[in-house]
Amino acid sequence: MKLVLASASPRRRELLAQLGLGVAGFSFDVLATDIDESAREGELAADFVTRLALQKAQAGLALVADNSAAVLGSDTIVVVGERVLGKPQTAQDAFTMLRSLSGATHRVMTAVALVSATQMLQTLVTTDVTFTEMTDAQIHAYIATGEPMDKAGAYGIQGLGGSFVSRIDGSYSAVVGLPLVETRSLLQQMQLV
Ligand SMILES: Cc1cn([C@H]2C[C@H](O)[C@@H](COP(=O)(O)OP(=O)(O)OP(=O)(O)O)O2)c(=O)[nH]c1=O
Repeated sequence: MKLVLASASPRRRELLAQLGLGVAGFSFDVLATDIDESAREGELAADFVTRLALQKAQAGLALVADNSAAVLGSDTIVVVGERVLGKPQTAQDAFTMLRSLSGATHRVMTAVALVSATQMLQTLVTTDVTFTEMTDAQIHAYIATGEPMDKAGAYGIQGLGGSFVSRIDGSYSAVVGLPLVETRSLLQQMQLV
């Protein structure tokens, strides 16, 4: 069965490639999908992120139009209290997000969906991430690097943002964009690894 990653994220591509270790002939195609990423009225964070991962995978499956393909979609959100933070639209947005993360613990939710013509598998991984206190000057300097702008919650734990993380409780790879252990389990269920 052919594996397709429905993602424009270079981080997800790198993470998925890690799962090929020791798997003869492991390879996958990459395909970007374009879905509406807005939340529905009253939709819970867990339902929202799960739906988006599934929609990305299904949109990918429709695009490949290959009955023998399995398509993987994923979505990551940052949740502060009840508020869902996606990617910042502006630098001001990024500032507001990072201020709300400073000196506090938030949840990062990453959902993964693996779909084929006949099967649909899903997983949701939640990780608690604690930030140290950030000064306004540190936040401005971080935003000026450009790193926050394409990332949920306006930070990248794998980059400069990692210096503000004092504690993580859960899956590091899920925070970066693809939970490796849980994704391997989905791939195993479809005999892809
Ligand atoms: C919290 C956090 C998020 N992120 C990234 C992961 C995701 O790529 C991004 C959240 O946006 P997503 O909408 O989940 O993904 P994407 O638009 O980058 O890629 P695609 O939809 O095509 O698969 O934020 C990090 O890289 N590091 C982090 O520490």
